[in-house]
Amino acid sequence: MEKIRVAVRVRPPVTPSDLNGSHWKVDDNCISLHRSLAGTPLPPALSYTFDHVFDQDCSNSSVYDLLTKDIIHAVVEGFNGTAFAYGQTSSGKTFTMNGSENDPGIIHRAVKDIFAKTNASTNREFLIRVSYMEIYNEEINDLFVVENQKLQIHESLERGIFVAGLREEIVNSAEQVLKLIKMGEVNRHFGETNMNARSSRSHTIFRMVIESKGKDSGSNDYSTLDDAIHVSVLNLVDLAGSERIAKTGAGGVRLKEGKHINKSLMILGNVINKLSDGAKQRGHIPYRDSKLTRILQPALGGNAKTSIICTVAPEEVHIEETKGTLQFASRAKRITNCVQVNEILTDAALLKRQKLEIEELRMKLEGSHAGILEQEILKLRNDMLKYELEREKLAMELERKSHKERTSYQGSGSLTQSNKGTVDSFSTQHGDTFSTPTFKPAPHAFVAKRSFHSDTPEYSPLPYEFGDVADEDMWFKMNNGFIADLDSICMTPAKQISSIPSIDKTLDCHIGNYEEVQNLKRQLQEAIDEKIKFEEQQKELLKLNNHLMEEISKLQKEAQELPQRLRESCRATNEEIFSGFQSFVADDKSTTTKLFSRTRELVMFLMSTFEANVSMALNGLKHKDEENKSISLMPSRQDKDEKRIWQCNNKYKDCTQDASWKTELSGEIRLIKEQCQTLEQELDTNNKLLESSKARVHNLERESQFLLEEKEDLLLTVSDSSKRLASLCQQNEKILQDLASEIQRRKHLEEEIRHFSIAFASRQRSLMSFHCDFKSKLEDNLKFKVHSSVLEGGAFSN
Ligand SMILES: Nc1ncnc2c1ncn2[C@@H]1O[C@H](COP(=O)(O)OP(=O)(O)OP(=O)(O)O)[C@@H](O)[C@H]1O
Repeated sequence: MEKIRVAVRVRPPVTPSDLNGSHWKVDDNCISLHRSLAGTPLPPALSYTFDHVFDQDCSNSSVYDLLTKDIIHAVVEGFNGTAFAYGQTSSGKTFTMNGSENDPGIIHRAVKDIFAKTNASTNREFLIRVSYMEIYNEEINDLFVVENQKLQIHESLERGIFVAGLREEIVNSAEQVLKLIKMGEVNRHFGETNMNARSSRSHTIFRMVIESKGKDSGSNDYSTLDDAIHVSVLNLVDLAGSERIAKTGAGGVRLKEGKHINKSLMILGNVINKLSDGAKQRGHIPYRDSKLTRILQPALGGNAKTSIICTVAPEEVHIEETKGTLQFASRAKRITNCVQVNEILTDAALLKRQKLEIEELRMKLEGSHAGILEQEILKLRNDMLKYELEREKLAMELERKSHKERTSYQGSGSLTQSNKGTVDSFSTQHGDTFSTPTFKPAPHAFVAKRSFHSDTPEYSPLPYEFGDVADEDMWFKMNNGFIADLDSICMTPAKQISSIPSIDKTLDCHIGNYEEVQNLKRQLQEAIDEKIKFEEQQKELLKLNNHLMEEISKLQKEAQELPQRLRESCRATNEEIFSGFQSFVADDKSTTTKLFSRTRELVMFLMSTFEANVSMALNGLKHKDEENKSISLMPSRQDKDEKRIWQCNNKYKDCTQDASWKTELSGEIRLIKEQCQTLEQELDTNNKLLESSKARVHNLERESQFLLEEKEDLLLTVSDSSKRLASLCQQNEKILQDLASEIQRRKHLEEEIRHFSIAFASRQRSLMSFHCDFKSKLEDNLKFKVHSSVLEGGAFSN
C-alpha cells in the first residue's frame, strides 16, 4: 500500500503589483492563509501541509526532481505511474506539465529520464510505445491522428482499462517522442478566456507503455525468473482548469466547454472524496461517471504510483478557488494505492516457475504423506522378498527330500499296496497333496501373461472375494490385464512341482512385482497431480466468479443511482436559474418582477414536467400525453388599457356637463399625456426587459437542451449497463455450471482414488495371505513327508 503523493505549487502573480500582496504564505511543506479578503476576518488556522509546497520562485526542474522523478524511475522497473496537475484555470497546470523553452515541464523531463534509464540498463531490453489523447466535451480524441475521434473506453482482463482505437507509436528515442508530442499539441483544444489567453479546453493524457524483459543469459537455472516481461503504464495528465463562468466570461462554445470541464472535475472530486473516506466507509466509487475518472481509475486507489501537483493562483480574487484546490489536495493525500510490478510470464518463464513449484510440491509431498507411502511400499517389498526366499528355501528342501525319496523308492522297488493306500488316503484327506491352486491343463487362461513357464505357473493373488474390492473394474484395471478365469481355479489332483524355480526366475518375478508397484505408484501420483490441478482450477473459477459478482453488484448499484442523480442535476440547474432571476430582479413590485415570477412558474412547470418525464422514462413507463395546458405569460395588458380608457371616457362625459369643463379637461389631458409618457417609458423598459428575458429564456432553452442530451446519454448508459449486466449474468451462469461440473468431476476423481486405494490395500492383503497360506502348506507338506518317511523307516525295519 502506498499513499498518493500530493504537492502544491503557487504560481507567480500575473501583475508585478501583486508581488508583495500575496495572501498565502509558504513555509517549508506548509501553506497558510495569512491575510483574508479585504474587510473580512481571517479564518482561524487555515493552514495545509503536503508532501511538498513549491512557492512562486520554484522551477519545473525542482518540481520534477522532488515530486515525480521517483515515480518515473519506478515505471522503468515495471510499476504503473501517474502524475497529474490539478487546479483552477490559469493557475499554471500546463506550465508545470509542458513547461517553457527555458524550463521544460514534467512531460519533457520524464521522457528524457526514461530513455536515459532504459539506455543505461545492461540486463533488460525495452520496448516503448506512446499515445496522446484528450478528453474534450466528454469525448476522447486521439491527438496523434485527428480522424480518431469519439473513442471508446473498454476493459479486459488482459489489458485492464484501455481506449480502443488509440494510435500507439513505437518509439526509440526521447527526441522522437518530443517531436510526436509537439505534433499532438497542434491538435489540442485551446481557447481564449478572460482568465487565460491560452486556456486548455480539454484534459490531456500523454501515455507511455514500457515493456521490458531480461536480456537472454542462456542459463537454465530455474531459480531465476528473468524471463518475466514487465509491462508498465505511465500517464502524464494535464487537466483543464475549473472555472467560474462569471469570471471567465464564457459564452457559446466556451460555456459548453466550461460546463463539461467543471462537471468532470466535480466527478473527479467525488471520486477523491469517496476514496479518502477510507476502505470501510467508502462504498461505491463512481469511476464510471466520467471518462476522466474511468481512465485514471488505476491511478486513483488502484495499482499505480501517483503524484498530484495542485496549482494555485496567489491573487486575492482567487482565494475561494485556491481554498477549494487545497481542500481537494488534502483529501487526495489520504488515498492509498496498492502498487505492484506488472509481470507477464512468457512460456519459458512460466515453465521455469511451474517447474520450481512442482519441485517444491514434490519436496513437500516427499516430506509428508508420499514419504510414508514410499516407506510402506519398500517395507512390503522387503517382506515379499523375505517370503519368496523362505518359499524357495522350503521348496528346495522339499525337492531335496522328494528326490531322496524317489531314489530310495527306485532302489527299493514299488510301494506296497498298503503303503500306497496310506499315501492315497492322506492325499484324499487333504485334497491336493500340495494344496496349491493349479490350473486346468487345457484352457490355460489364468494368469497367462505373468507365467514364465506354462508348466510352472505363477499365481496371481486373487482377492478372496470381490466384495473385498471396492470396484470390480478397478480391480481388473489394477491387475494390469491379468484376467482371472475363475472357473479355471480348482484343486487339481496332486501335482508336484517338477522343478524348483531358478533364482533368475524369482528375480524376474520380483522385478515384475516391483514394476507393478511402481506402476501403481505412478498412477497414484498422477491421480494426486490431477486432483491438485482441479483444485487450482476450481480456485481460479471461484475467484473469477467473485469478481463477476462484484461487477454485477456495482452495475446494479449504478443503475439504481441513475434516476436519483438525474433528478438532482435537474433540480440544481433549476435552482441556479432561479437564483439568477432573483438577483436580476431587484424590485419585487414592478411589472418585470411579475413577468419573471410568471416565467419562473412556467419554468418550474416545465422542469417538473421534464423531471416527471425523465423518471417515467427511467422507470420504463410509457409517457402519457397530457392535455395541453395553456399558460398565459403576462397578465392581459390590453384589458388594463381598455379599462383605463373606459374610465377616462366616463370622466370626460361627466366633465362636459360641468361648467368648468374646459379647465378640467385641459388638466385631464395633461394628466393623460403624462400618463401616456410614463406608459411609454414603462413600455420601453418592459421591451428592454422583454429582450433580455428573451435572451435568458433562450439560454434556458439551451440548458434544457443540454439536460435533454444528458438525459439521453444517461438512458443510453442505462441500457448499455443493462446489456452488460445481462451478459455478465449469462457469463456468471456459465461459469457456475462449469464450476459445478468441475466439482462433480473432482468428486468422481476422489471417489476413484478412494477405490483405487481400497483395491490397492486389498491386493496387498491378498498377496500377504497367499504367502502365509503357501508357507503353511509347505510346512504341512514337509511335516507329512517327515511323517511318511518315519512310517516308511518303520515299515522297512519291520
Ligand atoms: N510557475 C510559473 N512560472 C511562470 N509563469 C507561470 C507559472 N505558472 C503559470 N505561469 C504562466 O501563467 C499563465 C497561465 O498558466 P497555464 O496556462 O499553465 O495555466 P493553466 O492552469 O494550465 O490554465 P488552464 O486551465 O486555463 O489551461 C501562463 O502564461 C503561464 O506561462
